[in-house]
Amino acid sequence: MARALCRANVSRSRSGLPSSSASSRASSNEAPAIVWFRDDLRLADQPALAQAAASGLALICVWIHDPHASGERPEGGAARWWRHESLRALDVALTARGGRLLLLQGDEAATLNALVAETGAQAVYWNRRYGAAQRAVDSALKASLRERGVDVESFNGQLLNEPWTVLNQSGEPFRVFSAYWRACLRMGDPPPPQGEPERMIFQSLPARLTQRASTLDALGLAPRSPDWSGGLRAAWPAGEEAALERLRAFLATDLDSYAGERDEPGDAATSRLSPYLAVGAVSPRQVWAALRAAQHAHGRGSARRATSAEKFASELGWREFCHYQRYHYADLATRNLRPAFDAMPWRNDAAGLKAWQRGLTGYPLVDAGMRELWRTGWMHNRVRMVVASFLTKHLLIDWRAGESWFWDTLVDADPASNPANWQWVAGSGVDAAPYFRIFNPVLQGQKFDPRGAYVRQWVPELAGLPDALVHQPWKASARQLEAAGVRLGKNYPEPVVEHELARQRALEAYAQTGKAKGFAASREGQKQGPRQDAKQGGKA
Ligand SMILES: Cc1cc2nc3c(=O)[nH]c(=O)nc-3n(C[C@H](O)[C@H](O)[C@H](O)COP(=O)(O)OP(=O)(O)OC[C@H]3O[C@@H](n4cnc5c(N)ncnc54)[C@H](O)[C@@H]3O)c2cc1C
Repeated sequence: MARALCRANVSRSRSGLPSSSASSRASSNEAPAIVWFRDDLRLADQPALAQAAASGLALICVWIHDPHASGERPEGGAARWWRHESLRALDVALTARGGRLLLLQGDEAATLNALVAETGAQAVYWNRRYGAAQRAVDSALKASLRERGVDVESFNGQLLNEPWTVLNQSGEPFRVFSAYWRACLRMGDPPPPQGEPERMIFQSLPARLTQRASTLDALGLAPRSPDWSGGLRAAWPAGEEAALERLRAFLATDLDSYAGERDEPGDAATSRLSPYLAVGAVSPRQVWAALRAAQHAHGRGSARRATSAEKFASELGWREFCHYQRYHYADLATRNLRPAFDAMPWRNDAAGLKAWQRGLTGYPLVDAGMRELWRTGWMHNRVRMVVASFLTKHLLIDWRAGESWFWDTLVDADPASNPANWQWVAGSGVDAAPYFRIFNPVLQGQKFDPRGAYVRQWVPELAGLPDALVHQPWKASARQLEAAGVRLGKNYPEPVVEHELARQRALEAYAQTGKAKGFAASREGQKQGPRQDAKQGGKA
């Protein structure tokens, strides 16, 4: 029996951190269970892993690199680097417990089927994913494996509430966040997170399989020549322990001030958990439970803490709402959810796009954000809104061009949150900001970065300007510019567009959409219909 080879019980704390370590590798005649890791690169609160461990079978933990990504968009450069680092951290964690992460390459379905055949696995477990093409792959796999007598189970490891469980009274998906979130809150707290399995037995892999397995480097996820990942590496330690440490630190030091300071990019007032949530190094249930525990740590907690906790919870709600949209509107990343925007006369402005991407628009807050993104793979939420507004309104460039750039450069690039937020800013999404609300990048800077700390950090050529001018260097006198070492048009650009003219142009463009209002389900949504998904349970 495989279990007989296992060392003494390993006890794990409820937090998911190991309280002692043990290894167990089994060479067994008993058919093993495969845990297919996807966007759940952790050991605690990992329902598929928990189920496999509870079965008592020896485990094979696998990650499959499918260059065609199951018909989904391949990950962007920064996200691929983050995936590389996160896989490495997961492998280290598994190795410390006597296992390993088996890395395979190829078409997901064919590779998993071959692995089942080769190892004689009797069970396969995974956590669900919500992209249309991914669901199709998972459904087909589930059906074919079950036909072969393999036990296949899928679980919710990525969301607080799965998309088909939250519908309005007519059984349709919500289109307004506030109503959606109220409905979620009415459903009560999500189930508490599970700890790491107390006992895991790992299957010894046959030599032919280990020889065929890929190395992490061979997957080609990390950049090589040139290796541009230095800034990302400095900003983001990977893995489950780093994620839990960040969560603890945020709740211990920043929660109380979150509601008041979360919009200020110069303060590290937000959790910076988004990259960890994106690859599942931490689960939303873990974040939720830790938030509630921190909120009530001192009796009922202060009113300030309670306000901040609700605000933070609702941000997790926005993450849920983005995944909800992706599930119900499969072409969220490519199609305006408001068809009126199909008539928007977007400008084809390659020079403007390039200036925006490089952080050379001449608007300091925009440039600071775009440079932070390039250097660290992350940008503060307030600044994401400002730069997205600038691209779609000041430059009148299609939101999809900005979404693609973010997709390639964000460490937390998320197939739901990225397009949903771009559509929100552009005005083309469900429950979107009205198009005519056009951020003034100078006023935004003055309001949320009043001392210019953020701009000075990322646009050092403006660091010497006084606070009052750091967001609008063109208003400085020749003497002030000289004193600060700023040469406009030479070492820092003049604004690429003038704010008021750009604003007028954007409003006129919007008027050309014929003011068609309304919202249409995506083509995919019309074909499948969210109701039908809901009836089918939507699970794969
Ligand atoms: C144009 C644009 C593109 C974006 N692209 C992404 C993306 O690809 N991936 C991504 O995770 N977030 C994206 N966001 C949302 C948001 O900017 C980030 O989630 C947030 O800045 C992450 O920082 P944090 O973890 O410190 O957030 P916190 O303020 O600490 O919030 C906690 C968590 O809530 C979630 N969250 C917060 N705000 C949002 C939001 N508006 N939408 C969805 N989830 C949210 C995130 O998971 C975040 O980690 C985008 C926002 C905009 C305006």
